[in-house]
Amino acid sequence: MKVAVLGAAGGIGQALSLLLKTQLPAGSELALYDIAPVTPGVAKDLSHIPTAVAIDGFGKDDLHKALEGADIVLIPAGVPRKPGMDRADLFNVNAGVVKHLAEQIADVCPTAAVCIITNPVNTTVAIAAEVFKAKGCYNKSKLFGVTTLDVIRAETFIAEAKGLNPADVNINVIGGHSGVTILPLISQLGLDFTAEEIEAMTVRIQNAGTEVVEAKAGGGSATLSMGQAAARFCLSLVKAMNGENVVECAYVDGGSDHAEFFAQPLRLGTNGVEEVLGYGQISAFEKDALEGMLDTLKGDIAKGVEFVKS
Ligand SMILES: NC(=O)C1=CN([C@@H]2O[C@H](COP(=O)(O)OP(=O)(O)OC[C@H]3O[C@@H](n4cnc5c(N)ncnc54)[C@H](O)[C@@H]3O)[C@@H](O)[C@H]2O)C=CC1
Ligand SMILES: O=C([O-])CC(=O)C(=O)O
Repeated sequence: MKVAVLGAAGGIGQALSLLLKTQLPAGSELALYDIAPVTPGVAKDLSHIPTAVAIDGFGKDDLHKALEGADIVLIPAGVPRKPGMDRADLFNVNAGVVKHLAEQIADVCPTAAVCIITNPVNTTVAIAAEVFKAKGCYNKSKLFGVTTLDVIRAETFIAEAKGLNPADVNINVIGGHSGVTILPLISQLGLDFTAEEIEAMTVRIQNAGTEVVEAKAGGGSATLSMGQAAARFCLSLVKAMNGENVVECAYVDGGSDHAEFFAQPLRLGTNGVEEVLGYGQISAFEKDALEGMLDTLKGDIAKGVEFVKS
């Protein structure tokens, strides 16, 4: 299995590449690509870790070499937020970055599974889909917006609040990946939360990205927890593509009645999404939150479609 990381020299890219170098199955190949001149050095550095994962670094002019034969492409390339910015404020730079990278993927490894981390995810996934449609290689079962950070945050915060082991908290987070579009289905856990506590916990999970942006005080957004989240998603996908059944939430074109792209639990398999799973019973509070997010989510998606079509 070959995994390519585009944006590999950045804060997320380096953390993610380290986790993959140490956790991908023996015999895997890891290709690191970034426009930053340090990239071959990042790969050289990681290559000294004694695991049976081959690693190579590719500089700005060698994107095609990085992508050749890739089974999975992870994209954390682009600019992060600073305090006072919204994820949507990243659109001007990151839309073009994702469009360009998707075009190259379509040309070099059109059957790869593509996992987009670059914000605004609600929009950048729609951009990649439109590029793939225009290039005639769109496979909706193999395009993912990575929302795993919302899931691991929900696991962490809920476990902390209830004195549980986070490994025992398994929660679905549905919708999208920004503000009100992030909806953790806390009611399904059957834990002893009051309505006020559920509301406060939901808001905390929705604003957790901003919590990190503010704490980093101009030095970027979540990188280490995102590296862990993306590694979890990638390793689940590798397992699935190797024949195991795995369930993860991600933002996909999954035939949702709510919006063209929607984050929900998915059964992953050899061909990417094998089955879009229902998200089950939700509470009245969650129903209202779901209704309330849809205009924002649909607007974010339309912006991506428009960007490629115009
Ligand atoms: N999906 C999610 O849950 C999360 C998404 N993010 C997003 O991930 C993105 C990356 O964040 P960080 O790693 O913190 O940023 P960073 O600035 O540390 O790293 C970004 C890297 O992308 C590279 N890059 C820029 N344009 C490129 C191109 N055309 N091709 C290849 N590489 C390119 C840069 O050289 C840099 O090394 C941001 O858009 C951020 O908002 C961040 C956290 C969570
Ligand atoms: O908040 C940001 O800009 C980065 C991000 O998506 C997150 O941490 O969830």
